[in-house]
Amino acid sequence: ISSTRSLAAQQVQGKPGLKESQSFNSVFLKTHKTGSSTVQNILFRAAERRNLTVAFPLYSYQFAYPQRFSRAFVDDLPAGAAHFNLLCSHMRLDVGEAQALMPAHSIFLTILRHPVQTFESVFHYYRNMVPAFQALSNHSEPLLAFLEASAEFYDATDSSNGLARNPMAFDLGLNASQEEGPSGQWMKELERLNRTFQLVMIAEHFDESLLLARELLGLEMEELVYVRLNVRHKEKAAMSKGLAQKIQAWNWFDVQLYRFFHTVFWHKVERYGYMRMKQELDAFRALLRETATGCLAGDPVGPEALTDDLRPWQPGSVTILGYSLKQNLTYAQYSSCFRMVLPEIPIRLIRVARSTGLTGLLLF
Ligand SMILES: Nc1ncnc2c1ncn2[C@@H]1O[C@H](COP(=O)(O)OS(=O)(=O)O)[C@@H](OP(=O)(O)O)[C@H]1O
Repeated sequence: ISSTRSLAAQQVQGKPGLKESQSFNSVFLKTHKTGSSTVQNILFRAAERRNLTVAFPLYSYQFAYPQRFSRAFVDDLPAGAAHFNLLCSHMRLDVGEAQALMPAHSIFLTILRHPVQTFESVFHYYRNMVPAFQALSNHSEPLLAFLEASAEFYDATDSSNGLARNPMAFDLGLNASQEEGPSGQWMKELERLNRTFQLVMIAEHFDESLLLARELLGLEMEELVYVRLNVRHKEKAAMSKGLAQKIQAWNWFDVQLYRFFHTVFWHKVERYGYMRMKQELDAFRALLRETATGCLAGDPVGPEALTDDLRPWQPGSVTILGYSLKQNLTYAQYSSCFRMVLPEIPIRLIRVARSTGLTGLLLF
């Protein structure tokens, strides 16, 4: 921890720094199990580079989830800062509260992933935590068992079950526990969200999404480099069609949400220009390969092979992989590679940073 602290301090003192005009104000609604930690990590690094002020949760790493977001859940504005620039930790969205906290015209972003993959990931990650899933933790086919008898396990009135049905819609503040009603009802909600969010990224088109975000936030391509964070070790082969259908039927609102914003996304790509997108993708993917070769010791590995700083939090029900860095990196290389592989929840670092007054020097 102390080496991290001094690294951050040295970087702040020694880095070239970007002009004030290159700052941005943004709300990134961090949906669960959609690749959102990878996006958040990119935003944290961009914010640090520009010396921007991040709105951190008062306690823990999320904003009193699953309660609806409130300004009361945010830690104080640091002395000397005029306003927050970035809000990007897990929350259940309340648009009005987020707008009231952030400067006018802040850019709203979020990310959606295919509902089948999202729910599968949510289910296994939160199997021991979400009440609706807990009774199934020792079952041999827990996901199938849940979907076949959901009424037995799912209590819609318990907000701790928010992730147990339509988790993306829940995070976006929609009423996600209900049965599917007439399309007129939920279409209004989706259109309202479409007016709030300048960009809804799609995890299956992650690189294209980042290029669109780059334009909105005024980032440089070099700032988009990433490695996939929070990857789950998967033992089983592809899931059956039947199970995928059951997941979609249960998560009907997430299916509509994803379909709607998938279409919106491709309209945005069209407006951006297919040729331009293709050329930039080629350059970006070359940069990603170069970065991985330059930083990483190898493929993602289990927690036992990682140092404390770089070990992602383990939920117990599944193994979450992380990255070891190459040996013999220069100081500058280490500094940027370290930030790119740092997991979402190094709560220790937040606490140390706060207790030593170094919040402005540390990302987390
Ligand atoms: N770049 C990119 N593109 C597509 N998918 C990605 C990416 N980065 C991470 N992932 C996958 O997203 C899952 C983790 O999501 P989150 O980081 O949102 O999880 S969390 O809610 O913050 O715990 C986790 O999914 P599963 O492995 O299926 O569990 C990651 O593998």
